Amino acid sequence: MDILKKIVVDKRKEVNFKKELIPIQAFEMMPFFDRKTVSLSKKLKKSNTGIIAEFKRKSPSKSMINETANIEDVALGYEEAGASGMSVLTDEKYFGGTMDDLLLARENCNLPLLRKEFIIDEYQIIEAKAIGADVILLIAAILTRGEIKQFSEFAKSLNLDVLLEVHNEEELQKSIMPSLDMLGVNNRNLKTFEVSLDTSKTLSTMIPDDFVKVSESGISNIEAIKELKLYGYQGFLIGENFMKTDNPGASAKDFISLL
Ligand SMILES: O=P(O)(O)OC[C@@H](O)[C@@H](O)c1c[nH]c2ccccc12
Repeated sequence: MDILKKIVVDKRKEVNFKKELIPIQAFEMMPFFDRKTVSLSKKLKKSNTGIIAEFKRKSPSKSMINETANIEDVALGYEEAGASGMSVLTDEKYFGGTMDDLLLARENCNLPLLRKEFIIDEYQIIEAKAIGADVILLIAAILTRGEIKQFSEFAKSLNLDVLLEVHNEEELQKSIMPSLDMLGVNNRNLKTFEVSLDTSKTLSTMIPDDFVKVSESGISNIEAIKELKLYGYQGFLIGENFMKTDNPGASAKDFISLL
């Protein structure tokens, strides 16, 4: 079984377990549930840098990336650096993230926050809203067209932005619909972990212009960004390149100042 399938099997168990424990009504009472969200897609359209900086402790492809980074410092640092948004992994088993990470990021910065999660149930979307997220990620490789429609429309009803992630043409064709705000091309194949920026370049022409284009993963230098901009990308999701350093906020600042 490939890693993506394994993650989804575990995620289903996790969500079913949580549903028994915490009813949806509990989230609607949390302080951030009624918070006015900030639109990442609007921010990206206006920005000429477009960096979405990610907080990621570990990943199945790299195991440990940063064991000591503190989410509060990094959230402050990314905001200081001039990032357009921040992505926070909330999957614990494979990425070492927690829902608390997102809550703490929310308490420490005003950036639009993306909940980086394997969403397979509306329950996780309500949870995202309750912990202070502004954007959810939907991954085409693990969802049917019907689910993408249901989840994205549900997210829009909560005023959340939707970033839909694809890795190939088939996923892209199946996913295009008006309830998405941003189309993200993952340069990393989540099944084999191979990374190639060519994935973004090839798929760019097939993405209709009404979506903000985001290139994700494997970006480690400003030349890559300059090139991807020529293909119409306005958002760049960067994790490891910042997180592998002792001070992710400072690395993001150096990086963005060169753009
Ligand atoms: O650390 P990188 O190579 O800069 O990648 C960041 C981000 O794109 C990556 O973490 C990611 C993209 N799509 C995902 C889906 C699930 C988990 C993680 C991801």
